[in-house]
Amino acid sequence: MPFDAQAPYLSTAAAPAGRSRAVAIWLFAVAAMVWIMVALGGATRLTGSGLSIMEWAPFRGTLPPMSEAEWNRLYDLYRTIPQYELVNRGFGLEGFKGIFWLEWSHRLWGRLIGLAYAGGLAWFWLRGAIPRGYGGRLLLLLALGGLQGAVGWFMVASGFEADRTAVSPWRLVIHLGLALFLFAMLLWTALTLMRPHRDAPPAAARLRPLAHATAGLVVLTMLAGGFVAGIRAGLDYNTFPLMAGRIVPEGYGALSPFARNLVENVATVQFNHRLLATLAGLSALVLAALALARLPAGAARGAALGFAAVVMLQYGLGVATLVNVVPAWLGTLHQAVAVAVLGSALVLLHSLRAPRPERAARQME
Ligand code: HEM
Repeated sequence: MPFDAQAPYLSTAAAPAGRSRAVAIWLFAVAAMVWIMVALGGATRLTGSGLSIMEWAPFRGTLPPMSEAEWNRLYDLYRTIPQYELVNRGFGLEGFKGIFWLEWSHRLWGRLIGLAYAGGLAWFWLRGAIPRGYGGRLLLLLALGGLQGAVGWFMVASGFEADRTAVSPWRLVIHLGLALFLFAMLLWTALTLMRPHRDAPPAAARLRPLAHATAGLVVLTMLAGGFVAGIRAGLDYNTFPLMAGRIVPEGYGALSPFARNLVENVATVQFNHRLLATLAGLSALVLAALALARLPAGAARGAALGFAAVVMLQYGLGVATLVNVVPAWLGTLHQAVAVAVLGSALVLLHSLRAPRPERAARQME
């Protein structure tokens, strides 16, 4: 039977009950697996491996090909899609194996995340260890995880269409966005189970609006980055800070209607990502300075400084990725550290949560 996770926390000094802690640790572990999954996804895309498996076989596809005949069958399937004709024509079975393994590992890791999550959920549920009020959210996460597998296939399938050598940028952004949302929900839930009491210092109130705005900017920067990756806008304008000698590149907004530029025009897509990243970076620096000046030493101040440091690291990685014309390892690192930026933003927002007046009143009784 679910127990009441709130009860032990009515005192601000209370530590999470053992069972809440165990659930939190499980959720942290699954969030870490999602993080690795995003990095693997980046490596898969950047090595041109993502379209190598033309089937969606959730159970049968768990094992890699075990015979030469099975390798040849999958290779023959791959040879029917435009990417083979236009990019990899004649690269042979060995070449095919070279792009097969990353896509297979990405899918296998997805299955392992599903197992770790569904298995953990069943285990805690059967033992009555799911904290009260969390059952619905944990089931929703299970459904969204399953949906992410289907969205992944929906994305990959767009790459098989006539004349296409890559997947639809929209579908790539939806797949990336859902991965980030899953990561965020897992992390936030785990943090709340681990630190249920809201103990931000009173001065945190003045930082909260800027922290929310900066987190919003970071999320927009990430989605804009998804479009940079989706239309390979990082292969052009490989200078920083200028783009072809100008701050705002020629050709910005050249398509009509304007909305098309936001997802199709290389100059616009890349400039927007730079602009949003710069605003997010400046905002994170102001936040860190305010935290140093106004917050006492403690979790909230540490979180603000940590967040600013990770944003700066990500900014530098973005510039390095761009000026080196997107080498796979740097692009993968930039994609992986984006998840750390989101994670540190959530840790910061969590540490700044406003105390709930009614709960504070209950605590006084
Ligand atoms: C707060 C700072 C930043 C964040 C959070 C961020 C986030 C992201 C994300 C999430 C992606 C998409 C990865 C994917 O879907 O594969 C991306 C791609 C990219 N970003 Fe950033 N970025 C930041 C700063 C920058 C800066 C300053 C630059 C360069 C001036 C930059 C250049 C790029 C490039 C070239 C790509 C495409 C790489 C590829 O094709 O894999 N980023 N960024």
